[in-house]
Order: sequence, then C-alpha cells, then structure tokens
Amino acid sequence: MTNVLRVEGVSRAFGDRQALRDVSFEVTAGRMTGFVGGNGAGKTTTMRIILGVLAPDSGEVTWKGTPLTRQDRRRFGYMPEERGLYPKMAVRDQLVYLGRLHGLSARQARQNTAELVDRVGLGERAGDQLETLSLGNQQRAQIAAALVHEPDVLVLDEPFSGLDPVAVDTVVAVLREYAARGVPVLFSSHQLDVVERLCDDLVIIAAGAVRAAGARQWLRSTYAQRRFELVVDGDAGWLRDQPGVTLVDLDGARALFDLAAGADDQGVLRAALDRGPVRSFGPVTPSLAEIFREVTQ
Ligand SMILES: Nc1ncnc2c1ncn2[C@@H]1O[C@H](COP(=O)(O)OP(=O)(O)OP(=O)(O)O)[C@@H](O)[C@H]1O
Repeated sequence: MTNVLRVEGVSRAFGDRQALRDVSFEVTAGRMTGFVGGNGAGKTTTMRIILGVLAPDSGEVTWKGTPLTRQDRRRFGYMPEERGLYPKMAVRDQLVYLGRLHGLSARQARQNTAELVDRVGLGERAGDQLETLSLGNQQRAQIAAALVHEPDVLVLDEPFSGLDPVAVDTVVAVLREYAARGVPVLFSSHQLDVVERLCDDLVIIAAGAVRAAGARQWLRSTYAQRRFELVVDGDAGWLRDQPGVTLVDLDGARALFDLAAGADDQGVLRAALDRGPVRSFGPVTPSLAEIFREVTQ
C-alpha cells in the first residue's frame, strides 16, 4: 500500500455546532496538499482529528490503508495551531528534547537539530530562549520542531502565518525537500497566493464540508469557465450586446467576459475585428482565489 493518508467520511460536532460534515480527502506521498478555507471552516478540527488530539463522531483516518494507530502518529510531524514550544527554553535544547521524546538517540537528535536550525535560518539564535526571538523566528523554530524526528507524514496548521516573504521561501524549500523524499505534506493556509505557488494538491473546505479537492492543475482546468479577455483599440462596451456574452469587467479597451456554453469565441473575435484592430484575445485560466470564491459562495 502506498503512503497515503486518507480522511474518510469524518464528521464532528461541538454541541449543536456541526464543525465537520462527512469530510473526505487524501494526502499522497511526495505531494504538498494545501488545505484552504475561511475562518471557522474546519481546518484545525480536521488536523486535530488526524493527529488524534480530537476524536471524530464518525468516519476515520487511515494511513497506508489501515486506521491510524498511536504508533503511526508518533511518526507524524505536527505543527499545531496553538504552537507548542516552551517560551523559556533555548531553541536547540527543545528540539533535541523533542527528538529524544520521539525515540531518536541523543547523538541523532543533536545532529538533526543542528542541521535543521541551519536549514530554517536560525543557526545563530539556536542557543536563545524561544521568547526572545522575533515572531517570525519563533515560527521557524516551531516548524523545525515538527521536523526534528524525520516524520513519515507532515501536518502543519498555518505554517506560513507571520512569516515575511523571505522566510516563506525558506520554509517552502524545506517542506519541498520533505515532499521530494516521499513524505505526504498537509498544510493549512488562508494565504491563497502562497498555496497557489506551493501546493500540488488542494482541498477547499467551507462550513465544515469539502467543496473541491484534487490536483491544482486539474482544479484550474475543471473550474475554468469559458472566460476570455479581449483588448481592442476603442471602447469594448459593444460586447454587452453580443449573443452569449456576459461582461465580467470592462476597462475601456480591455474587457473580461464569460461566454455561454455553445457560443462561439471565434464569432466574438470576428465581431471585434469588424470594429477595428484587436490587440489581444484569448481564454483566461482562473486563479486559485477565483476558484475558491466560486466553490465557497
Ligand atoms: N473546542 C471547540 N469547542 C466548540 N467549538 C469549536 C471547538 N473547536 C472548533 N469549534 C468550532 O468548529 C468550527 C471549525 O473550527 P476550526 O478551528 O476547525 O476552523 P478553522 O478552519 O481552523 O478556522 P481558522 O482559520 O479560523 O483557525 C468553528 O465554528 C469553531 O467555532
């Protein structure tokens, strides 16, 4: 069985609030899976259930085809929303301690720690107490803590929040290395631009239910509406009266429009050419932000 983490039909309520409804998706070996959704959508609850911190009311989580055991979860790397490091302990000491806790030898824990603090750009601060570091550096330390025991699976709750763009790039590179080794990586984020750049697969959740899931490219083509951009010399307002055309945005000579199924894009192009020069015409692939808006509204 390949290294697949599968969330299968998971539901969970808190009192009369249904936080998750029949949530199913998978995180595949070697792929970065972005878990996106607005505030309160259910990302943290799902991750807690994966890690066994919280029990589902129904459904289950499997790893390599069988229900997760405590032993499996010891081999997971988790960065919880509430973070978990001790403010008054030196970063290096905590990482070594966590490595030991997960069963590494003292030597291996020290070696992994030394490599990781360097890798996440904390080398010079590794001897400092966590609380004396900037928030961005504390975040780097939290990420290192999730990685120190060389986990088989990574589950990271908002690993990029609070990081400046340079730090985001550093962390992205580290996570990509893990994925390249065959580790499934699940990370939540509300920063769609980061997710768009980083993930191979996507799970979009809203109000506790999965609205769309699959490979990023596949989602982009699946949700590609028949949207086009036209740039002419004069005013493109005449498009409004073209059969099958719905104007999305008009900025003088530049128009963004959706074409009804069956309407002919070449007919629109001919109509434009009849009126004068056409500077640009072609289909527009939706951004992740647009897909997100569409599936969560
Ligand atoms: N321990 C709890 N007790 C009661 N309600 C909870 C608890 N944990 C989560 N919820 C509720 O479950 C829903 C999902 O919350 P969750 O924290 O999983 O969302 P999220 O997608 O992680 O949001 P955010 O991005 O804001 O962290 C919310 O309505 C939240 O208020």
